[in-house]
Amino acid sequence: MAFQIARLSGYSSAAIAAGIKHVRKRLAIDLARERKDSTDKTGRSNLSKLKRLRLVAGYALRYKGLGFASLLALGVAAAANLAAIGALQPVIDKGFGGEDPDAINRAFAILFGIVTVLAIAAACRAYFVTLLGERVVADLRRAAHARVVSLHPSFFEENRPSEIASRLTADAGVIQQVVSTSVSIALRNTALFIGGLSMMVIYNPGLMAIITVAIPVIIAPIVYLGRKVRALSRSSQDRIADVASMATESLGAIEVVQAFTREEAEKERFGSAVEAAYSTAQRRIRARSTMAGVVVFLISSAITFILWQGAQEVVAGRMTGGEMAAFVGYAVMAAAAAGAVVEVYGDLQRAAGAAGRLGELLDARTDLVVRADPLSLPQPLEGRVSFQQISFSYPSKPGIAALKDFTLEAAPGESVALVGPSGAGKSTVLQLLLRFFDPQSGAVLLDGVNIRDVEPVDLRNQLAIVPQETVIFADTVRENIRYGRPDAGDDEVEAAARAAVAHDFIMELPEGYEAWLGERGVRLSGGQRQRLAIARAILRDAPVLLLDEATSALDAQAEQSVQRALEHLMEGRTTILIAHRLATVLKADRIVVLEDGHVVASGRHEDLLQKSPLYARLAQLQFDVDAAQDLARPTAVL
Ligand SMILES: Nc1ncnc2c1ncn2[C@@H]1O[C@H](COP(=O)(O)OP(=O)(O)OP(=O)(O)O)[C@@H](O)[C@H]1O
Repeated sequence: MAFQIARLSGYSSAAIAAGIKHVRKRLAIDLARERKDSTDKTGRSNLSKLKRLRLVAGYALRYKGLGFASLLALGVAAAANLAAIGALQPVIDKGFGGEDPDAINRAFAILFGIVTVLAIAAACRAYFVTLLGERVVADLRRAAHARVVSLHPSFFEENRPSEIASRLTADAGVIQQVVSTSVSIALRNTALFIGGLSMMVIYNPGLMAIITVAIPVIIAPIVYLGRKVRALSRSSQDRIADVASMATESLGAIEVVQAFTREEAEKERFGSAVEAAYSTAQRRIRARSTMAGVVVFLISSAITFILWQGAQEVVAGRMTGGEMAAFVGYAVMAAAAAGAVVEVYGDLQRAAGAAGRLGELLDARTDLVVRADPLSLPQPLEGRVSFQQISFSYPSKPGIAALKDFTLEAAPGESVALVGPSGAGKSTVLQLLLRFFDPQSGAVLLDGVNIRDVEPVDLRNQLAIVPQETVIFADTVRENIRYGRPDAGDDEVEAAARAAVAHDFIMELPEGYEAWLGERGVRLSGGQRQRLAIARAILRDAPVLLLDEATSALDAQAEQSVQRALEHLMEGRTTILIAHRLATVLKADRIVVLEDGHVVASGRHEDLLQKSPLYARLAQLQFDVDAAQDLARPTAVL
């Protein structure tokens, strides 16, 4: 829609109204997001957040072989680390003293064996753990995407597609990184920490007791500062996400930005978001540097203290020099391991956040209630459409009725054009027929069957839609048309293109039907895109057609081609269309005028010009200039 607005040479009232509607919808979306964010921040404890990682664990448990191999490699590597320190003790005690000259050679031979085992275990650990991480994330991405594509449209209003995409890519990436590295670091270091402490108890329980008393003094400030840094990292990430979404938004609508000459305002908006991200990063860097200093000081002081105490033990004859060296070695290892666990704890939390966001996608439920024993639609379907006393408000606007006591019948093969001012409820009629929403009261029937009782997929298989904006996928022309019916043969695709008056322009493209469309492909004109959409709908060959005519202005020739294509498409189908062109309105069997969600008049063009002042006004405003002049002399049109 935005693109069409920009392409109009002047801003028609319809375009401005559409722009306002767009802004209104965006505001509603932003408010919904804000509400959602604030409920997310209701101070859940960090530990309960970590529980969200269960989701990841559940997926990892599907690969028991890989998980077991990873744990085994982790365990062997940790044991080898601990053994390496112990192996040095005889070197000091026996080798240096000269009592047993071979002790040095033996100890180093053992050490060499240990490091070989360590290297192999480390390689296996890296391989298995990383593979597991990638596998888990691939499964999570697929599961989340599979859930999302079947969700209800209102979900996409509260969750922007760009945000969902970022959950599937960035959040899943965080989980992958964490499962592959942080979890393995956490497990390895927990093992080293426990192993190190146990060895210290074995070597000198008395000295260990003194150290145990000192541990809280060292840990408390580290934990306190760690929390602060993590909070700042989180808000730093949020600010960066703001910058990213702002860039996506303004660059995605660059034509609108330039058409409204808003470049300077956009630069300023983006600039202040970048600066906000920078100042948060500055605070984070300050806290992180302070923390680094405090940690180095505390840990080094603790080691110095142990050395001092150990030296006294050696002098008193309660410990050998080798034992003291091993004791200090284990202490350093345990301290480093504790530090590493604290360090990755933040990553684990980040992953828990990411898992929570992906989990929300996996848990998202569609609001549509599908009957356990759905009815089938008659086959073949005649295409009788009936809206019976519908009252409907969108879930995001509960008090405001988009349709009120709306009744409409379309006989098989009949074409009904909906016209009405912006916001009258025309698009809502199509949304209800597609069963994107269920009305609060009244019923929509297709060949006499209430569509509430039908499986949505069965219902939608009977409908073909030509939306206002043609969606082109990054694929060939042929596949873009085949989107309407994936099992259609090449000849059927071409026949549909011919019927949609698209064959000739397709043949003029560099590679004809194989020409690549989409972002980096051939750019089609508005009229050509519309004809592709029509070809898609022709190929679908459904008995009921929903047509939301494009508002973009086409030149006379393109307009004629599109019109011919539409005529082919509407032949023999029940059509409910939102008309923006006079030619289409004139062709419709019946015109229904909507205002404020209900029908105010219905009939053919010529009757309505006489009996409905609203229609006469709309006809003048919305249809093209020549037609408007003709409308001043109604008989000329007839
Ligand atoms: N997804 C939505 N969520 C909430 N409200 C909506 C939604 N879509 C439309 N509305 C509201 O419902 C009412 C009817 O809108 P609808 O889009 O059906 O009108 P329309 O006649 O198709 O307008 P236009 O010609 O501008 O497309 C309006 O008040 C609109 O703001």
